[in-house]
Amino acid sequence: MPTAPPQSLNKLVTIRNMSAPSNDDKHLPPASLRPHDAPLAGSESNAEENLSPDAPSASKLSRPTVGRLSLYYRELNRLHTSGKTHLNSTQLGSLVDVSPAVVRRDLSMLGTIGQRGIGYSITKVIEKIGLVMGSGVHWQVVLIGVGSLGNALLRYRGFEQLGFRLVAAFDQDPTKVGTAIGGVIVHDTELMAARLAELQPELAILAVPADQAATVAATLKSCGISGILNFAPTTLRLPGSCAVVNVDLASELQRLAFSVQHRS
Ligand SMILES: NC(=O)c1ccc[n+]([C@@H]2O[C@H](COP(=O)([O-])OP(=O)(O)OC[C@H]3O[C@@H](n4cnc5c(N)ncnc54)[C@H](O)[C@@H]3O)[C@@H](O)[C@H]2O)c1
Repeated sequence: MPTAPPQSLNKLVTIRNMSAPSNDDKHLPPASLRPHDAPLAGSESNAEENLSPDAPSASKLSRPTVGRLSLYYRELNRLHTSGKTHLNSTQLGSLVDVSPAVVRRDLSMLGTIGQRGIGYSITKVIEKIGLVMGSGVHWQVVLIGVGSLGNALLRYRGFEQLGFRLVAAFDQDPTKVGTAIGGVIVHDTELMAARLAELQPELAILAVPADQAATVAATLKSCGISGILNFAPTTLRLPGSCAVVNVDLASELQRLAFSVQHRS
């Protein structure tokens, strides 16, 4: 069963359980994290740090903003671990290569305003971003396809820190079934529906060959999975209640190569 979130996160859980995107939105993050650019002006004020008691309105966040929040979150956690308590928008901006004005605008959308001369409380901003990004919630994740990529993902310890717990893996290869990788047991894909009904995970990582991806994704959706992180180089069509985010490293490399070739 998914771990019950702390009381303060109930609102987020409500958002998370709301209907998933339509087919047209399948490459976007879940509905709770989707666009509608309506940035508010923000500034580091002289007033006490202003933290809204309400959960941030995730529906107001644009996709680029969500991407930047994720980067802020990573950098702030690193600084927190190193013992730093405050930083200002210029410092945070330089860490993720955006202007201080953009940082202030992004954080003001979470109801967080820095204090002049002191800046932002790192723990409070981490808490706010975690709340809106779902990182404060314990998401249960399964992985399908324990090949080269699946193996590496199962061994990666960084997911847990952000609240994503890999609870089971599945593969159709009998030589892999019953093994444990990174502490996660690999089950037979044949038993996937039964195991998913038991574990009730919300998210799935798909690391099967491209020609298998659609079938496996349809099974995941029929088993109640709300979101799929798809590594297979194919476009999944899942009308209805399952969000899909595609990760294509080859395309990213192409984009990088293009940038390198065309930089002035
Ligand atoms: N997006 C990326 O950046 C990226 C990078 C590397 C690989 N990939 C893609 O990720 C996928 C996995 O890559 P890989 O290198 O790990 O491949 P792989 O061949 O090493 O592993 C695939 C695994 O999936 C299992 N499998 C096949 N059909 C299955 C099914 N129906 N149900 C359950 N398991 C099944 C196989 O037994 C195997 O263990 C591929 O689609 C590949 O193109 C994506």
